[in-house]
Amino acid sequence: MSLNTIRQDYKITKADREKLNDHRSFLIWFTGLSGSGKSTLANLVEVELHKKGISTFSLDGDNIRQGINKDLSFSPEDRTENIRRIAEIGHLMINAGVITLAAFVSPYIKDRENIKSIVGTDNFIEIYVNTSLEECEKRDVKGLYKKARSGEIKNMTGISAPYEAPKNPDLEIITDNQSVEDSTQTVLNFIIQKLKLEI
Ligand SMILES: Nc1ncnc2c1ncn2[C@@H]1O[C@H](COP(=O)(O)OS(=O)(=O)O)[C@@H](OP(=O)(O)O)[C@H]1O
Ligand SMILES: Nc1ncnc2c1ncn2[C@@H]1O[C@H](COP(=O)(O)OP(=O)(O)O)[C@@H](O)[C@H]1O
Repeated sequence: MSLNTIRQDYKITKADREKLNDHRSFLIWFTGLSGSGKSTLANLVEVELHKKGISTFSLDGDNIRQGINKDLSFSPEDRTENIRRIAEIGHLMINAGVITLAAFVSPYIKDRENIKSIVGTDNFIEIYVNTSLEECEKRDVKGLYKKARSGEIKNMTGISAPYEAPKNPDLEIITDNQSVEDSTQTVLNFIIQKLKLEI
């Protein structure tokens, strides 16, 4: 679509906001199957960062799909649009100087690549929450796998829709046999080091 719009520059930039906050802003993206642990880890990591005075914000699949993306289904096309819009929101958040934690199944490699082109590779960390389908199904936090197996839910990732695992994530967490506390600490340590946070 061709729009007659001209980008306006703002006087206050991302760099100005990072300076004010005294830390870099970043989009930290958790991908993995439903029930793998994305929301749990994003939440607990955010709590720890917040305690240390870091400016943070969380974006989570279920919540975003009840609001701005409530018009989208779980078809491949709608998942692509879901992730594109969230990447745009993430871009705004990081321009606002905030460390943003996003937890979405985001099952397609091309969609996750597109996030990088929207927010900039240097502003993006991909964390693969690698939990086996067997374990996610055992957890069945929301009863979705049971419904998918009985055919009540179509397009369920891992059952009747694909999940394309990251080939080269910045961090991979295998949670099948790891405690929530240990996984949280691993993610936290990684972020502190990567963002050079002095906390
Ligand atoms: N068919 C199907 N497949 C996967 N997930 C489903 C589906 N239907 C509903 N749900 C619930 O929606 C949450 C996933 O939404 P996302 O926006 O993260 O999905 S996606 O990135 O667009 O693939 C997901 O949340 P999490 O369990 O936190 O991952 C589920 O609660
Ligand atoms: N090491 C771990 N990391 C994260 N979650 C874990 C871990 N071990 C067990 N769990 C449990 O797995 C479930 C993951 O659910 P949730 O965070 O909602 O997943 P998702 O957001 O990926 O759908 C939670 O009940 C959590 O307590």
